[in-house]
Amino acid sequence: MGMPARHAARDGSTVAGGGSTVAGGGSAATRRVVRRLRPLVRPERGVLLGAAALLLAGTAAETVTVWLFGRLTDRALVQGSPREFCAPAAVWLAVAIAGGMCGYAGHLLEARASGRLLGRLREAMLARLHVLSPTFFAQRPAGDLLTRFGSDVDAVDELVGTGLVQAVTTGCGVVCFTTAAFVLCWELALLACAAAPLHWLLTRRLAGRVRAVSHAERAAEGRIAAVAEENIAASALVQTHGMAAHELRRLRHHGAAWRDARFAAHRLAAANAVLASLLETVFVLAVLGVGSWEIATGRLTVGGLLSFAGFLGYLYGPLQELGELVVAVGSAVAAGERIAEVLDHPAEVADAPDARPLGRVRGHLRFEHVHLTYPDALGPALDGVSFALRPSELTVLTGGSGAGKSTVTRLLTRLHDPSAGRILLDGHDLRRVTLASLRRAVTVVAQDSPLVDGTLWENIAWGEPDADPARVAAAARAAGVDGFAARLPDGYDTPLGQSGRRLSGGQRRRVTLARGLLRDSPVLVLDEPTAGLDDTAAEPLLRTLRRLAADRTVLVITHDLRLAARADHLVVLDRGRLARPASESLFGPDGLTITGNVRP
Ligand SMILES: Nc1ncnc2c1ncn2[C@@H]1O[C@H](COP(=O)(O)OP(=O)(O)OP(=O)(O)O)[C@@H](O)[C@H]1O
Repeated sequence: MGMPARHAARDGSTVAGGGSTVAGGGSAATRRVVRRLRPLVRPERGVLLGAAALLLAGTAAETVTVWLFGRLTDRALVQGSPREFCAPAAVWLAVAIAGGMCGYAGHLLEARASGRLLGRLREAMLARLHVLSPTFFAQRPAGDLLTRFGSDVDAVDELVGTGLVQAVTTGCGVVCFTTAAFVLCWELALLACAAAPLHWLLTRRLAGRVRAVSHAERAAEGRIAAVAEENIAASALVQTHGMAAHELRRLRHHGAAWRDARFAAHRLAAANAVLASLLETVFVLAVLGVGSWEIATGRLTVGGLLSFAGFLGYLYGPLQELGELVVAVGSAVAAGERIAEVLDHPAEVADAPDARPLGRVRGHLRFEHVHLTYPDALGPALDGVSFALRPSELTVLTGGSGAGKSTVTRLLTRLHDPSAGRILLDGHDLRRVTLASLRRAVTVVAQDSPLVDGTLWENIAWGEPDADPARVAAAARAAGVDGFAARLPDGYDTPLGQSGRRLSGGQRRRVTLARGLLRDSPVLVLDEPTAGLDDTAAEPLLRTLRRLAADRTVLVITHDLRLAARADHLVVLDRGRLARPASESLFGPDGLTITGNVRP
């Protein structure tokens, strides 16, 4: 939970990002979004075309029914002849049934394509998130990313899944009804069509404004979701620190921005609808006036004029719908840009073209003059660090807060690459091996490893869902999970709740340790494994670590001197550089190798 100023700056960056794209030309943005999303829509092309064809058949049937209405009026109603009623009425009903069935099938196909597209968009986003670095996540509130998954994906789906088909059928409907109107009375049709350019001007004016407003609305929605997400995660903290009023103010602040943007969007849409409807009334009155004159001169029948009025209803309806579609396009383009920002965000690390999988890993690790400066950081997190880790050795990496210890673990699994220098595993530069094989060889049990919403057993087996149950049980025993598992209501089958809320901090840490041990990788890295454990609880864990170190490379990051005393090798960092321990005598037995400011 942050101070308002910090949030303002961070939130501002999101808006600025959105703002800069808003500033780009509207049609250019639409083209960019269409180009980006086209591969995801392509598999649905056939189904969408089928839906459009069926909906068009429905529109054609409607055109025929309007024409039949005119015939019925002239033959049965005006002449008062019930015998003339039955035949056209039966045809009308048959056409209406056929048209209705086409419309029904078309909408079903449309819904099917839309559902699949929605799934594909979400999967593409999640797949992209899986390759993005911690820096990406550090720069964006989780709530904002969640909004991109939810309402942004919905807006794009609404446009592509239903809007595209609607655009085709509406466009064809306009052509159909215009042709029918010209066949019926070309003079009146010409007059009626004068409304089209005015509609077009109205729609064009609307389009640019809607996109800008939608961007602001979606960015505000993201910030609201971020506040909600932070408040849910830190509900106890908000209560105990008396921050409820402050958090409500934050929500109200973002809510006001969202309300303003939403109100502006509604105002635009409503003004457009009213103007379009007024335009329609003026033209209908003009058509009826001229139509009555045409009837008086005998060039048109009453039925013909009624049919014409019917066509106008069908013609102006789609013209209005095109205006509504413009609103949907503006909103979808704004949402599409936010989705594309995730899909196109470059991955900080990726497999090199010539990357090879690691074979059997022995576990010789070597940092050679490694530097790392995080994006936007003022100074390096690691500054020319060199040390070596060997198999069958337990190495302790220690140092003050912010010294660069966790950065070392991120480099080992290539969440980042060094800005300079290199890291070798069994002589292979990590940048030359495949990410998958490296991440199989190196397991990091981070201090804040999250638990998933599942049972205790599922959480331990999370990294190895097909693991032999005997191995899962052994990992649980080795990590000391056994002790508290027996006291849970359903033992290993007890659901832990979201983020493992049912467990204490120390118990959660043991579950993540068991999960790490189960992977049985040749390099094991543990971040503060004994944090929060008293001597009695820490002792079995220390014995386990020593046992594990017998046949693999173990690196333990800790401030805990109990661990340093059991280590074979000590690496000390201070503000990103290797340093001498403050008091070497503290660190245990004879034979302890210390990598301080001496290069290995
Ligand atoms: N994603 C990031 N972006 C920018 N700077 C970062 C990032 N992560 C860490 N840093 C900075 O890099 C430095 C080293 O951080 P690191 O997390 O490696 O320290 P640490 O030794 O693990 O600290 P601690 O013991 O407090 O966990 C710190 O100054 C930190 O502010």
